[in-house]
Formats: sequence, C-alpha cells, structure tokens
Amino acid sequence: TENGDSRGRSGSLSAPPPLLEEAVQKIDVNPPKGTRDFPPEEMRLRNWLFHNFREVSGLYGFEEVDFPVLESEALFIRKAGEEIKDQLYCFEDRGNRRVALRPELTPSLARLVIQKGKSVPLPLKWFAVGQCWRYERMTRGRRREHYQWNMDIIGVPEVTAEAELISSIVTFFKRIGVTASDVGFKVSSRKVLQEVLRCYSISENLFGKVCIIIDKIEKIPMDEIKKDLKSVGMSEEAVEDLLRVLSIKSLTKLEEILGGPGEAVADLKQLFSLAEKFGYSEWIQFDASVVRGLAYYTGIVFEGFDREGKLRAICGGGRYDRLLSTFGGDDIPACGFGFGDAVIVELLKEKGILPELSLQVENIVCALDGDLQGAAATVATILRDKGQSVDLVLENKPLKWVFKRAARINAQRLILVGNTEWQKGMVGVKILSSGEQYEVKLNELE
Ligand SMILES: Nc1ccc(Br)nc1
Repeated sequence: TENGDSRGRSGSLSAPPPLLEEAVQKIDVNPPKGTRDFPPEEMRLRNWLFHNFREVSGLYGFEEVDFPVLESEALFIRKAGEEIKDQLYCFEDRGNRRVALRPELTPSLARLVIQKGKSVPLPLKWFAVGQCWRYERMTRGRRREHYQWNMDIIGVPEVTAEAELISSIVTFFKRIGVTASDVGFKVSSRKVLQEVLRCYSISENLFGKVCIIIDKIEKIPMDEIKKDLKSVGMSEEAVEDLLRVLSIKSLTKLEEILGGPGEAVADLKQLFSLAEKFGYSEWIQFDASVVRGLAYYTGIVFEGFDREGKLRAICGGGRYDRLLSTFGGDDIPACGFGFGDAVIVELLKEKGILPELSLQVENIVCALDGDLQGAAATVATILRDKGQSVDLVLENKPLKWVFKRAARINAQRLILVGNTEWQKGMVGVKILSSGEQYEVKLNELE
C-alpha cells in the first residue's frame, strides 16, 4: 500500500488491505435539471397513460414505430425561427458529428418513411410514444423532457385523415374520463394565412416565419407581434388585415372576409361535416388564430385546450404535406399530432379524476422455518408457472413483518410453508381480505 503499512482500514495487522480504495464521492441523488425520475407510483400512472395511448392507437389500426432519441441535428434545423430550434438539445459527438436529442418525433418519422420508400405501401398509419427533449434556460424552471404520443397518417391528402386523427384523440379523452365540457379542439387551417398573405402578394417563403410569429399571439404583447410581422416585411395594412382575419371564430365570416370559398374554407367545412359523422362536433370549434408553432404545417391545424383556460395546450397537430419533400423524399402528403404526458396529468389532477393505481400482488409466500426457504421457492415457482404473481419473502422474517408487507403490497393471499404441513405435502393458505384460512395439497394449489 502507499504508506508501506500492511494494516487494512481497520488498522489491525490481520485485516488485508481493501482491494480497491474508492474515495467516497457524495453524488447528487436528484435527476438532472428539468428531468424526472419515475418511482413506482409515478411509473404506474405513466404506464396507465401509455397503455391508453397504445390501446387507442390499436383501435384505429395504427402500427407502433420508434426511432433513436439521438438524431442528426440537421433533422431539426429549419430557418423559420421556431422555439423548438432555439431550444435544441444539440452537441458535437466524439466523431465530430452535429447531433441532437430529438425535440419532437415527426421529423424522425418522416426520415423513416423516406428510408423505407416503396417497401411500405401507402397509406401508413404509424404511432410512437417517445421521450423528447429541449434545452431551456432553467430560469423558467420548466421541464427539459417529456414523453409524446404521436399518431401520423402518411399518404392521404384528404381531410378525412385529420378528421380520423381528431377522432382518435376524442376516443382517448373519453377512455380516461375527460369530456367535451372539460376540453375542446381549436381548429383552423394555415391556408387561411396563405390566402391572406397572397392578397398582399407576400412571398411564400415568409409563410413559415409568419406562422411562428402568429403562434405567439397569446404569449407575447400584441405590439411585439406587429413589430415582428413588420420586421419580416409585412406592411402596416397587411398586418392589420391579417390580425383581423385571425380574430374570426366563424367559418361563414371567414368566407365573407376572404371573398368567397377558397381551399381553406372548403377543407374546414369538410372537417366539420366529418366531425358530425364521427360524433364529435361538440368537441371542436373554428378559431382562425390557431397556427401551431411548427413551421412545417401546411393545412389544417388543431390543438386540444382545457375550457377553463388554466393549462397550456394539451396536444396539437396538423397537415404537413411538404416535410417529406424538404428531406429529399417524394412529395407525399402527411398529417399527425403530438400529445404530451405532462399537461394531461395536470388536467386529470384539476378534474380530480386521476386513476387509483396500486401495486397488486396475488400471493405472498413465506417459509415459517429457516430450512424451508427452498420449499417456499418451490411453491412460488408452482404459482408463477400458473401465471400467478408472487412476492416471495427472501429472508427469515417474523410473521408480524410478513403481514405488514402483505398489506403494503395489497397481497390477496398469504401462503405459509411450515414444517408440519410440508411433511404432509401441504401448505397453509390465508385469504387476507376475509381472514379465511385452510390447508391445501401442493398439487391442488391454484
Ligand atoms: N418539444 C419539447 C420537448 C420537451 C419538452 Br419538456 N417540451 C417540448
């Protein structure tokens, strides 16, 4: 050892020196800023939520897909000044590649669709549940990760695709006890914006930038919105007209203002008619101010909101017909949505409808004597092979301790392996809800 002293940590001559003297380095046991752990109770809630995501996706015939959390940074570099780009969790890896933790799932999905090419016949109905990241200055103390449920329909240009997607979210809400009195969907189309900008012969390449500015309409002061719109080249008159159009809440009014039935109005009328047929008319409303904050949307956009107006958007989505071609793929129409795992939980808490989810174990098996631990393991295996859940007590513990643990894990039955019974090939069974107890032959235990 360094100091030539052969005594170990205990200082006695006999103890050998410790094999590896690791300096104790007290670590921060909290997760990194903006991230969450999921201890058992939180994990049960998350699993319940994801189970409903998956069940609904299955009801709509969607197939699950997934992608790496780490993507090439290039997938998310768009020049429209989106928040998602400003907060990209990006870095240079050891191979000097620019990479990023994905801030959303849609670009990865688009990449995979292009990669698969003709080998996957259209239309595709894919869903994913994945963790997404942003690097935000912690000044606002907001999270840096959340899980998103995405559903996307690739290869369907008709509005039936958007109507189907909104239907799937309505189905999800109904499954978890959220009603049309709790939440709604604001629906519009970016073609509204397009038609206004065309009136002022504002070039299409400003379209993305203008959308991103408009998306902040409820987040920053109106004069800042106007200043930003002018800074991208819009005239005073164009800005005033645009803002007037965006305040419209009726399709009829929109048609008047736009001077007749254009594509935007036609699409929205079809969507509202399909909503009637799907049976979710009471869940949706036209609101021209909805543009969503992602540059790639090209048509109908929608967002789920809580009617009390206390929470941020619950979910959002829309049509993105140009995204695949901007990645070098074919010109394939697409639409989809993202549904985060955080706001919905806040809503359930607000409404007092969080599900009661507790650990449920069918059996707790305990050896009454130290030398019966092996016998207890045999009993546990017999039950598990029959598909029964078993918490096997792994040490010699007093019965008081066993009963306390049985209560904590909500065990339904206590299986006691004692010498007297075991000699007869039997075990003791206690039904913990009723207190009823009896002995049963091992080969009759079920
Ligand atoms: N896009 C994104 C990623 C992570 C969080 Br938290 N919120 C939004």
